[in-house]
Amino acid sequence: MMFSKIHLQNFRNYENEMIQFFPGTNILIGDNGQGKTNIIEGIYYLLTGKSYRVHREQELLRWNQSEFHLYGEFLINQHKVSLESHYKDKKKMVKINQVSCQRLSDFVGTINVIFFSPDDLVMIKGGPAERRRFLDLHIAQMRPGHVAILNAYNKAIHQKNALLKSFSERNYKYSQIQIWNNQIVELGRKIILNRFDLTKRLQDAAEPIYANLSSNKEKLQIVYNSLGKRSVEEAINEFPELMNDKLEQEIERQMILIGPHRDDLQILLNNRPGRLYASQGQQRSLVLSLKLAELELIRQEKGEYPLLLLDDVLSELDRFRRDYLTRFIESSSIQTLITMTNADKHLELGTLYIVEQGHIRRDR
Ligand SMILES: Nc1ncnc2c1ncn2[C@@H]1O[C@H](COP(=O)(O)OP(=O)(O)OP(=O)(O)O)[C@@H](O)[C@H]1O
Repeated sequence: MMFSKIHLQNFRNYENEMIQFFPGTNILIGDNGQGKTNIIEGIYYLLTGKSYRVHREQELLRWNQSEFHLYGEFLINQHKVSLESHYKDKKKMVKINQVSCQRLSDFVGTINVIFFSPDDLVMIKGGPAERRRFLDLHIAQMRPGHVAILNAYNKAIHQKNALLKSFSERNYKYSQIQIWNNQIVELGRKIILNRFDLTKRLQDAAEPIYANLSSNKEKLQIVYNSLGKRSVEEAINEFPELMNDKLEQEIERQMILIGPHRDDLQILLNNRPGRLYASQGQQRSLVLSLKLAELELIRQEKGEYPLLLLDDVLSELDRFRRDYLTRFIESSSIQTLITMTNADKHLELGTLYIVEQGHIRRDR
């Protein structure tokens, strides 16, 4: 797969800009606030239907505009594939090869992408929701059906919560709760299975990478913890019973208290939570190992590396980790888009673009 072109119209600070990309490393260089990240965000949005920075498309619109349009071209097995994303009147429209997609999940995973920015440290420092999101985003790229399961699960949680809130007032029957519990267990089990499976595969791929980064002195471990259980069998088998045990408490507190929406992925360094005990540098190594492991898993499953987007990452890494990452990029020939400022210019290889006030020109 090769990402060959993006056309941004009224997206962030781009009025009408077309950029052609090349295999290997593509470096977007420019001063602060010129629009480097906006290009990466546009590409990520085009490929996933989501921005990693904002929840509302409204903020992606160029100021004072009412619609934006993104168009991308890819080469897959020598065939040209186009993707389009059009936002107008608060509605999103998506096309693959000029044919409209009905649901977003038809679209996600068409072309795989891994995005890495300094904000990814939130995976270590942040709460369980950030780590669940990391797992779910990866699963969604591999198995687009995961998005539909998550949506249906969240809807069931929402409905059960609403019922619990009105439970005492209107004296609902337990049978109504049971209907939602059955749905939550059925959908929740699928989510739990997918997340345990990914965690195991990420562990296998990330552990040797981290060992390399720490000169075999430290050990990375990731453990998915579902419903308070570390074993997939226990979580799956005991889910209905655990849910029933919580019912009285749920009615009392008027909220659902158990399910994969409360699970956590523990990221451990030498058996201790990275969040509490790892230094900044070790936390960066943990994230870098997990990101490189994700690339490897996609390659194993899809037979080729995904597109790699690195936003401002190289300047955040020390020399050893930067060299490790750049060696990987160069040796794997993975197509990579990297943003950096002039002051942080680290790479001499690849195609270079200058980004200036919402305009881009190729420099080499
Ligand atoms: N919706 C929008 N419409 C028009 N311009 C916008 C919009 N959102 C952000 N901008 C402008 O885009 C620019 C920021 O672009 P971007 O975040 O891509 O910068 P950058 O080149 O990555 O900078 P840095 O090196 O500081 O990260 C700012 O000048 C900002 O004012």
